[in-house]
Amino acid sequence: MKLTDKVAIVTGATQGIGLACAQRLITEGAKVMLVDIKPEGAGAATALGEQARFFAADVSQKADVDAMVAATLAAFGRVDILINNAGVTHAANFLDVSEDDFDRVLRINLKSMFLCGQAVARVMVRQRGGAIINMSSVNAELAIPNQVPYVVSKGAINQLTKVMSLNLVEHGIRVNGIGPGTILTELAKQAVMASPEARHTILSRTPMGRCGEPEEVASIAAFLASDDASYMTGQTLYVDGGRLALNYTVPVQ
Ligand SMILES: NC(=O)c1ccc[n+]([C@@H]2O[C@H](COP(=O)([O-])OP(=O)(O)OC[C@H]3O[C@@H](n4cnc5c(N)ncnc54)[C@H](O)[C@@H]3O)[C@@H](O)[C@H]2O)c1
Ligand SMILES: O=S(=O)(O)c1ccc(CO)cc1
Repeated sequence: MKLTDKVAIVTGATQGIGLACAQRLITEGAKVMLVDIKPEGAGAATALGEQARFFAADVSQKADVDAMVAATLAAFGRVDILINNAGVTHAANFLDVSEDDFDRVLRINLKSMFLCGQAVARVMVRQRGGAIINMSSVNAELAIPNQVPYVVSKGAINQLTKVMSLNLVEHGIRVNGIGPGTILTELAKQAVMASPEARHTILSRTPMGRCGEPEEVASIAAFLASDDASYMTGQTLYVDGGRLALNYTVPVQ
């Protein structure tokens, strides 16, 4: 086990990629505070056993983030790993995006990572080290129509990862990102798997010919959280079935 006695906070942790990350970190020996805006998510932590706790929070709100960190310190005494995973999608043509929706998506997807990163890094500074992982997307690099604030938020997350890494390196804190391709979760179903045509379009641009599984993202998160990534900071690793390597379509089986 690579994360024995480490303590992690995972946001957006009661389903999808976040839940897979929490499960994998526990498998690697960590204690995990699962954080989600859905209070019914507490069951996910209960199912993971004694190594897991749940805290209900809207990570786009500073007061909730400060309470999340306090609850983690009260439960486990430290924070070694933060996985900034919570995020939402949004579909509308650029001409139809409301100001409120633009602000909401940027607040949830981007500002939350600033708020959680700053609050947790202040703890990590006292501990002389830690690892922060920001969940980006292939859509930091690939713009797709009708995903305006989402695409903007993901591009900004990559820059946030870099600038956080520069300011935190002196404290022994590494900051990296993960850019998943299309991963079979509720968000992807909303965003891209809503129709056979959308699925065909995605698979025609995916050399591996399939969508990814949440566990295939979680394994990269566990790597970046561990000392196996001790010389990595400021990077975003794409986990996309070859999506970004491709600039033409492939036949869909
Ligand atoms: N699924 C994909 O294809 C894919 C691809 C690339 C990137 N991502 C990114 O991975 C992350 C997780 O995606 P997913 O597919 O697992 O999504 P999901 O919708 O299945 O899960 C997201 C979780 O975040 C929680 N959440 C939403 N807003 C929150 C808030 N304000 N505070 C706390 N929790 C909140 C939700 O309740 C939910 O449990 C997101 O950042 C997403 O942008 C997903
Ligand atoms: O349409 S896609 O570019 O494949 C795509 C991939 C991932 C997500 C979620 O970040 C949305 C759209």
